[in-house]
Amino acid sequence: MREEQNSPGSAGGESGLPTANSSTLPDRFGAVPRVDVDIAAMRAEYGGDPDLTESWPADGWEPLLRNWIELATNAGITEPNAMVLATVELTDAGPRPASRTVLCKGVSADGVTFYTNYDSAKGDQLHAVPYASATFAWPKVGRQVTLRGPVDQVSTEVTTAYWRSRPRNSQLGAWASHQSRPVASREDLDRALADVTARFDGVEQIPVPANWGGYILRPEQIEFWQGRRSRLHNRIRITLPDGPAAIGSARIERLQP
Ligand SMILES: Cc1cc2nc3c(=O)[nH]c(=O)nc-3n(C[C@H](O)[C@H](O)[C@H](O)COP(=O)(O)O)c2cc1C
Repeated sequence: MREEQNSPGSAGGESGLPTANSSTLPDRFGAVPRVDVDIAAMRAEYGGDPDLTESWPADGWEPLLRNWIELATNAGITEPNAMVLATVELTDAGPRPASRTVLCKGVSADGVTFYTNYDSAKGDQLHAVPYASATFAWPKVGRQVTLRGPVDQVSTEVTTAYWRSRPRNSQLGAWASHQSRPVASREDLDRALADVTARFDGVEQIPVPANWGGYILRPEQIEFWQGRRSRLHNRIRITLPDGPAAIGSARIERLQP
């Protein structure tokens, strides 16, 4: 048996995450075995639900988004609040998209909130271009929601309240990591964690790092997508000219799939 199969974190199980298949584990030199997988043949057939209609967001996009996050949760999806956040990087060659997954930690009529390192790549990008797009994708329940709009940092009070709810280990990790910067080795990261753990030993309430906090994406436009038979999916787009909470003046349109 390979060492990796017994090492914590690689084989999963206790975490509730899928257990790694031995054929996909790297060998002891780190080479990943080549597996034959017919990617082009992969497809799911959607359908069965009542059709998503223009009336579903009648009370606003927020209750519907909450409802769909709950649906994804009940379907047993891991991290049902995960969303892919796209930002714009201004490079010498011109604007370039950048994306990564973050966890949505708040949904209100004003927008969706996530937390990160303000000095990370996404933090720099949001400083230069304070607009983003966020997509929740739940193929297991045949649904997707995309929100786009301006992004602001949340207040220190909001950040502090969420920080206090985080496990101590996560707080220490945030202190240890200069997110998005290169690091020479895994050992350097482990050493940084050991250093901050020692630094805050005996400190009951670890303070919020100055460069860590929340952002709120205030949607100007939201699209709810529901997979249907024969790829004739339902797409309902909500445009909010008077702000995310002003559903009264929203334009609600059906888009072709
Ligand atoms: C499921 C999942 C959830 C994540 N949640 C967060 C998060 O809430 N905040 C965060 O900063 N990074 C989160 N990450 C890590 C980011 O995807 C990303 O690697 C990190 O934020 C650095 O991104 P950047 O270099 O583009 O700034 C998550 C990754 C995954 C796979």
